Amino acid sequence: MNPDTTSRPAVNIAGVGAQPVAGHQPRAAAPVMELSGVSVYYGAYEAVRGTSMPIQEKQITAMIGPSGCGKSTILRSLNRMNDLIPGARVTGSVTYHGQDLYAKDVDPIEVRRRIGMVFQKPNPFPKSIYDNVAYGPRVTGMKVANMDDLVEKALRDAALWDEVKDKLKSSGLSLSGGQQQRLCIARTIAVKPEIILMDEPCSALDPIATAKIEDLMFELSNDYTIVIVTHNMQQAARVSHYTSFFTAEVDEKQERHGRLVEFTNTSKLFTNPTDKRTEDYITGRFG
Ligand SMILES: Nc1ncnc2c1ncn2[C@@H]1O[C@H](COP(=O)(O)OP(=O)(O)OP(=O)(O)O)[C@@H](O)[C@H]1O
Repeated sequence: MNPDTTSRPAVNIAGVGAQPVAGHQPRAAAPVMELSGVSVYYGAYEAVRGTSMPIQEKQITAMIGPSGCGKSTILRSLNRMNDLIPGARVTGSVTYHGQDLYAKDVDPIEVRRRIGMVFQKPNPFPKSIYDNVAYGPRVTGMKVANMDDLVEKALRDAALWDEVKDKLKSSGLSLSGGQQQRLCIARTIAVKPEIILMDEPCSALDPIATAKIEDLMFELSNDYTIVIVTHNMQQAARVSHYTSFFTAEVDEKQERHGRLVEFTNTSKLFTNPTDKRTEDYITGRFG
């Protein structure tokens, strides 16, 4: 176990509390993905404009900001999930290990295997716990020497094994919400992704289940790069190494466009933000 997991950082949103401490200290890392001038359109509507930021390897990057500022839209652009939305279009550049993720010869299915996603509402398949985890390796035709071992490892890595090892044939839907979300994380891990995207993974969970997922995220960041969208600033401050703050600007036609305001390490963003809009948001004066 990483010793850091036992000492979760204190959360002190700037202006609240005494000690200006937030976020995990970033480890030395290199960007595994880069967004440069990324805009995402739904039809003619430009939902988010001009987003540039790195995603650092084996670090947790949080995206925060008011509702509708485009956090989920940008998250989906990182593994081409927007391709599945009719009319959605991405401009600018998203690279993964220096390669254009949207190049013609890139297979979006392979992109989503390497860059997995966990959704807001736990969504296990109506199958057994075992089959939920084995599903991805089976359908992607992964060469698996021993499926039982792979299932056990994924469930262990998702901190669920001890709770389900005696009922692997039970339905995934019979688990609690928090267990279902960890099952979804196990399902994602099973296909051996490099990056895990999480879209408000705790918003349907109670505080105890949330704390378990937060601890798990930090543990997983030893092996995986994680990007999380969260409405919860305290959560971003607790779990992440880097944070990006988005806002929605209203143009002359009264249309709202999401914009990245500030990206920096979490400690700095929550204690010494550069932009006044970030400060107003994290101190509760806006949003
Ligand atoms: N499938 C879609 N079709 C059309 N417009 C969409 C679609 N998804 C999102 N939008 C619009 O894009 C903008 C950004 O939405 P998005 O869901 O990315 O924001 P968000 O910051 O994640 O919001 P929230 O915090 O409320 O989930 C919003 O104006 C939204 O209405």
